Amino acid sequence: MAPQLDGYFKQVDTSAGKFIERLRQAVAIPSISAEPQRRPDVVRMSKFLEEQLKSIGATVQAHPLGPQPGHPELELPPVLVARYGNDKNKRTVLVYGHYDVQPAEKSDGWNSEPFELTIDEKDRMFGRGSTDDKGPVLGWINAIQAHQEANIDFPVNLMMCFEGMEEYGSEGLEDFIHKEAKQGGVLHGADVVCISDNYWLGTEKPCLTYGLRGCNYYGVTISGPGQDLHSGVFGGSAQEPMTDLVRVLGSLVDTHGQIQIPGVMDMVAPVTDEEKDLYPGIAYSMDNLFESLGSKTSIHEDKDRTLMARWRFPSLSVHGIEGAFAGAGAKTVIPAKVTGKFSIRTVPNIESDKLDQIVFKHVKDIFAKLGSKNTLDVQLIHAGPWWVASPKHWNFEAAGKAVERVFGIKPDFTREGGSIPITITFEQATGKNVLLLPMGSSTDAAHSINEKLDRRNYIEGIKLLGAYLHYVAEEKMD
Ligand SMILES: C[C@H](N)C(=O)N[C@@H](Cc1c[nH]cn1)C(=O)O
Ligand SMILES: [Zn+2]
Ligand SMILES: [Zn+2]
Repeated sequence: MAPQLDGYFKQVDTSAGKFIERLRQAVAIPSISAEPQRRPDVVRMSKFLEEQLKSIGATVQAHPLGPQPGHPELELPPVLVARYGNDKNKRTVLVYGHYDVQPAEKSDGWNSEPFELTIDEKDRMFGRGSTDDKGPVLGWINAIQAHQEANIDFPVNLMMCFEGMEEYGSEGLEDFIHKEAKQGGVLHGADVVCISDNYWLGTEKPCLTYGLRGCNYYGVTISGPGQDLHSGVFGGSAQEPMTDLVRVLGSLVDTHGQIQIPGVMDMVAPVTDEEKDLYPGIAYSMDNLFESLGSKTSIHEDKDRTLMARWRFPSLSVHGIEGAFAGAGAKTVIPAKVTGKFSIRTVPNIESDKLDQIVFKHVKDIFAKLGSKNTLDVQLIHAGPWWVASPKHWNFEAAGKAVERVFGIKPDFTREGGSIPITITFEQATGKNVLLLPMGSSTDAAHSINEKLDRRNYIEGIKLLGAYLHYVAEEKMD
């Protein structure tokens, strides 16, 4: 089956240096979507991608998405829609990825410059965006190029949709996809959808992913004094926003990860016996977790409960406080206005709007009990839905065969604790099966310091993406 794959794999190995150079150029662009001052870099990244796509003969359109909601002065970066091949006798695969990245500063604790791809003696390629999601996005381009260089017919028509706001909740993309997936739209006509933007559970066994948690992200602002104050002069006589905020934030979740907001857990679908039986068969251990954590500070003691906590239950994380003193040294300021940021990862059957109401009520109730004269405001910053699909589809079968061909092992079927807000939109707007096909591994530290992609995962991942397309071309439709 898929006889041309050996030639394709050989070509990927031959072109590996060139593909790594392409990743180096992409990582060098600090396309941080969450920081308004970096917006020109996000746009620069879209232009880089456009050039790369054109250089392999794809047709590319950059679609503007208008101003960013809540920031009328800031244009959203464009969504790139590219096409390679237009053969009526071939299947059409729609792939999605994102070219924006999480913030990163060397001073956060990186061992190397975050926007310089740095390869160590173990062939780990460090750099912001290497695994999330520039490596996988370039993977599709590299797969096309390797086919051309090896003179192998590309097996499908590839439709590519790359956005620049995923790390900020995919602002503006949902409406675009709904509109363009319709007859006559630029995203119309896909047979299946594939997203490469998550990670293996461990470091050795690939997986196919059929579920994601959602993410509702909140800000709680507490203000009081007209400006920051000297704590020696005003400490003890002014009510302090930070003192109130840490109490509010401290009320949200306990040390064991249990969300303390009344009503949240009541919305979670009960775990069935059939579901429970899935966990023991998954290749994962507490040592995998400890390796990814870089410590043994797990909440749970066993693997099944740990996986359920990641895939099956909601979690609440406190991310930071805007306006608070966070530097080195011992500044003695009383901050006048502080905004605490936290998010809840959601699962079936949590309703996003209902969750917001419960969260707002809890935060206001706790603040009211403090009896503070300060002022509180709580807002939803962005929300993305959870998604769970059936992996019993020829799209997953094609991917399973590709994994076996490249890695010589059958994949695990997993869910992901992270969120890709636009996944469910692709499913609903196209009416087609959506598969998540990860390239990176559990130790890649996406969103963290020292994010990396192993050379092996990148190069074998390019083989995997190409092989998947060959098996899609061969699969019988359901
Ligand atoms: C899994 C994916 N690579 C990812 O990192 N997604 C982000 C999406 C997000 C949601 N709100 C803000 N960003 C994530 O899971 O944090
Ligand atoms: Zn991410
Ligand atoms: Zn991502």
